[in-house]
Amino acid sequence: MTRGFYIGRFQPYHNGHHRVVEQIATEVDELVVGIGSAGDSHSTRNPFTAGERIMMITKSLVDFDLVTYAVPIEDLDRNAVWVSHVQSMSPNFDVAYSNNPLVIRLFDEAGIEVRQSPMFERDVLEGTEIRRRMAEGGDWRELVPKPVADVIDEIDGVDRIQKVSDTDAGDTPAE
Ligand SMILES: Nc1ncnc2c1ncn2[C@@H]1O[C@H](COP(=O)(O)OP(=O)(O)OP(=O)(O)O)[C@@H](O)[C@H]1O
Ligand SMILES: NC(=O)c1ccc[n+]([C@@H]2O[C@H](COP(=O)(O)O)[C@@H](O)[C@H]2O)c1
Repeated sequence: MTRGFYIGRFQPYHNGHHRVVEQIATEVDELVVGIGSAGDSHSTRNPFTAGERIMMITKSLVDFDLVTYAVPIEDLDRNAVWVSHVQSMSPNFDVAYSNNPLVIRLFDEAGIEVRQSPMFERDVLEGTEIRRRMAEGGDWRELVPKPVADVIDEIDGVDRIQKVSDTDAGDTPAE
């Protein structure tokens, strides 16, 4: 039995993440999806709460023949103990999945195997691009699994992003 751990902010969970999980499902029996920066929400870069991201991910992952657990992981000021923090919040796992250089480094130093995945259609399958389209009233639905679009509708997420990016204007560059 192999259990994997896939970490990301998933703001929102999109078709690029879904392709990665499709690949991971061929390699492991169970998958923990770590919802990073779990305490952040209602900002331009992190509009959705951990609970909202749990809904997006749980409803999308029914597509796969895979036991999955969505686990919120809050950020810490101390990178050196972040892997222990992750392990304290997650079911045990054998292999971690990430393309983030800091995450790869931290798992590597802790002696945990990390696998990277190819980037799928990165010109459009990128959280930053999807949030930009939402903020500007553009087309974004085809870039996320249908259950994610349904959750974003249910929570009036586009309106939130538009309001938050108005508030942020002048403070931080649109991301
Ligand atoms: N299109 C994609 N194909 C494959 N992997 C992806 C893709 N987009 C993101 N990932 C990977 O998924 C993990 C989680 O990504 P993350 O939640 O930061 O999404 P993102 O699209 O990079 O978002 P943002 O633009 O908000 O930073 C990272 O390891 C990232 O490299
Ligand atoms: N010290 C820390 O809290 C720490 C260290 C490394 C990664 N992380 C988090 O892990 C997640 C990595 O996800 P991304 O690959 O989507 O950036 C982010 O939420 C990031 O904040 C946190």
